[in-house]
Amino acid sequence: MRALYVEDNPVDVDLLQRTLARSMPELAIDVASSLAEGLAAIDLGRTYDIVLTDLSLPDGSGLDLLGAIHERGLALACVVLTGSGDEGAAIAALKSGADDYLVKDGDYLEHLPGTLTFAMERARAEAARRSRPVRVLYAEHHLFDIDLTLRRLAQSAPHLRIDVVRGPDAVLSRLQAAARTTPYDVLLLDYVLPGMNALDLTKSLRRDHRFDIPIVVVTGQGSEETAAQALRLGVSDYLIKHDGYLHELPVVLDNAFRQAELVRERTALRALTERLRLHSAVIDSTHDGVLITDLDGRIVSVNRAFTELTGYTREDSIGQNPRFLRSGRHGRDFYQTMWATLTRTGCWQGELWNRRKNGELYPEWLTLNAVCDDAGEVTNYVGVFTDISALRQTEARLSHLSHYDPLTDLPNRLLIMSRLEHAIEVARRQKQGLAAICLDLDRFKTINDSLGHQIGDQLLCAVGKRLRGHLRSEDTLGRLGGDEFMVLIERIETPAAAAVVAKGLVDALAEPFRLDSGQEVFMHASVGVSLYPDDGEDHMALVRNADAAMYRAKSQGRNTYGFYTEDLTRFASQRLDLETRLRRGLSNEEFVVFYQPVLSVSDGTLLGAEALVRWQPPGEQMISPADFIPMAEETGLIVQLGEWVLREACRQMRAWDAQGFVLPSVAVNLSAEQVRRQDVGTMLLQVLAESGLAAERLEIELTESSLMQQGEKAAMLLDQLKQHGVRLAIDDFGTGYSSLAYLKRFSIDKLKIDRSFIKDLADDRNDLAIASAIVAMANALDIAVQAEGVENDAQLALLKMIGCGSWQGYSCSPPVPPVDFEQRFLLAGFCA
Ligand SMILES: Nc1nc2c(ncn2[C@@H]2O[C@H](COP(=O)(O)O[C@H]3[C@@H](O)[C@H](n4cnc5c(=O)[nH]c(N)nc54)O[C@@H]3COP(=O)(O)O)[C@@H](O)[C@H]2O)c(=O)[nH]1
Repeated sequence: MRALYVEDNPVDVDLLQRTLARSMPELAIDVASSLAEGLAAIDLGRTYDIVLTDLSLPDGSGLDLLGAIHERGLALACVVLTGSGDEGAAIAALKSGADDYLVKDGDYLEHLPGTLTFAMERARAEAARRSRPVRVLYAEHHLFDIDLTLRRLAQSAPHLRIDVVRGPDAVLSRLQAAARTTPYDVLLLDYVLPGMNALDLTKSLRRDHRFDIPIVVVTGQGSEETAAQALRLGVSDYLIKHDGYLHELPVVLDNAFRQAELVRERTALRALTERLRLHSAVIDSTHDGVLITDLDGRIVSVNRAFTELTGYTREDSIGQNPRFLRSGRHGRDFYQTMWATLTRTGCWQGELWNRRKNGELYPEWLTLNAVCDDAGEVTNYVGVFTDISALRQTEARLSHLSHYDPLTDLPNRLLIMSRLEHAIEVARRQKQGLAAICLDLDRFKTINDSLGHQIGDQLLCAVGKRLRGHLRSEDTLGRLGGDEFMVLIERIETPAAAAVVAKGLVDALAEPFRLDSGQEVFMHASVGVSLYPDDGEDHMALVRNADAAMYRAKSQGRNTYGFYTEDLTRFASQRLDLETRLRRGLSNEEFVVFYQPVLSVSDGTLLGAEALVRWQPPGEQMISPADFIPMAEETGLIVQLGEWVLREACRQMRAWDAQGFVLPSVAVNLSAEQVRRQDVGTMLLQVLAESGLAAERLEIELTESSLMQQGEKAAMLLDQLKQHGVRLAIDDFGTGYSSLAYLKRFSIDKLKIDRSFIKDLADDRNDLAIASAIVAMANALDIAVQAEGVENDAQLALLKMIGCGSWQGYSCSPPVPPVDFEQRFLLAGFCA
């Protein structure tokens, strides 16, 4: 489409071009800055759809341009722009054939696209109308006049289709019949008709029969008074049959017809404007946000609610694509599906998140509809949305209320059961354990009855808070009701770990609760633990059994915890007791290191010693490491303990060095947990540096399983130690995975054949075969071999026979305190 804009003010030109580039990009605009340029552009032959002209031009008026356009019979729309206060001139322009006008003030540019579209439609309609014939009903009694008129009109106005009747009755019946099919456009009446003159007939048609058809009256002799009377009665025009009146008749008929059309159009326009005003008032008064886009998705209109809900003004929004509201919460697919549905079905409905101007995200319920014109072509899209954030908040509040205990704000029974069910599902898939723990306050009823329910409620909240503080964030704590709480611990590896949590909960309540009144109240609890999968495989069974365990704990004296099985309860309490004592033992320095000699198989010379820890609680029997090392590993205390043993062994070696004793090396055990939990390499090298013991005199013993469990971490550690000269031995060789691959991968110095193969070496051919194979393999790989647990000479003789290098065992000595070791093996230069 192409427009010609005639305007001498460059600022107005710029503003208009920008506005139309945004809102009607399909419209190309030529600019002329004077009347002369405008006329030249029209005469140049370029086809325009619309002309916009300022009324006041430097070399004339916009009206002159309109005149020229009409003279040339050009079928194009004309819109006149005037300065404010010039509305009178604008109306004159309309009378001269302009299709519309705009007064240049305020937000006139906003109305420009609508005005242009309307003017072009009007011009098109006008052109279409001109192309159809005008239907005239002609009433004349005299045949001569009829003949003359018809002949003349056929020549000068062929577009007039004329039907002739002879009298008033025929006029009425024809008009009535045509009203049902194709109504006449103009009624032409001769003044003198049989039985009634044209004025009386007009009066009757208008008043009695409500015909609003334009009426033209021709008369032989008329006076001004008759003409005035005719016009008062509703005659559209009045023509005296002077010479040549038949030349004027076509114009008069055309004018009467067009006048009537104009009146009809104006009336329709007024009705339409009123309807639009009503629609716009309705849209503006609704609480739903409304936006209208063109087919390219550009916003062309928004209502007041839109600006209130989004925070964007009309100016911010018009011309934008609605994507400027996007929240970022939906992916491309979401919007693609939305548009695909809208274009396919003409509508889309759904919930989506948008962002307000202040950055806040909000959910809305959006309905999108395609709007079609009379021909069924989509012209626009309309979006109507409701802000549903309040609804969502209410839903969230309701959901919270149905899943959380209103007093303590902890998960309620419903939520705990659902989490327990889900946790069991996860544990089943991942082959893990979990613990369900029931906690019931002891004698809470007494407290409630004596101090009142309000204090009881306060205490329940305080208990909930305190318990929560003793749990990890990933553990679930909930209130089942009354004074009963429930805890859910996932990924529990051992019953002992569950016992730690259960005891922690009991201990958490050891401190009294201080009431607002300052009074202190002691609250204790009985706790029951059930474990998945041993005590139940579904949530009902687990809760039932945890409850049973809790009641048994209550019956056994309250303020304690119990497992569903009594064995487990006993076991767990022993373990917990051991852990407490172990911690105390470490801080009280209750540990000592014993040494067991390592000897050469071939000549019995002393090659070194293995350092083995012992626990000597004051006044009690010495405790074997087999009884406390696993607990130290479980609790992580092994890190502290292992470091202490190493430090002590290195210190002892240096002390013996200082005394002039020669003990070539010392072996120290390293647990897999140490490798897992700490940077053992750095610690080892630091201890060596502090003690001054040469790295080559330290042998580190790692079991096969430690090596396999810690994988790459162990490999890195061994490489690091190897680089510094520390020697490495594989302990308990033959009992674990025994992969030849790791013998090759790690630079192992020694294999220690496990005691279980040595024990029956003399009687069991298989053990002998295994021991021989280990020795042969180690020899081939240039790795030393040491036998553990040698208790008699027969074993020693066989070890010699198969070529084993060194040994340790009761046959020589059990591990002994350093003083004994010194006296028996160092002082006199021992040789077995
Ligand atoms: N991570 C650490 N582990 C340690 C440490 N100290 C000991 N341990 C490990 O504890 C397990 C039991 O040790 P222990 O009770 O000291 O038993 C050792 C010897 O007493 C025993 N032994 C030695 N000779 C004989 C024998 O002829 N017969 C027999 N029945 N037992 C004998 O063998 C144990 C030596 O074990 P090993 O380490 O495999 O060489 C044990 O697994 C220790 O490793 C420590 O400080 N850290």
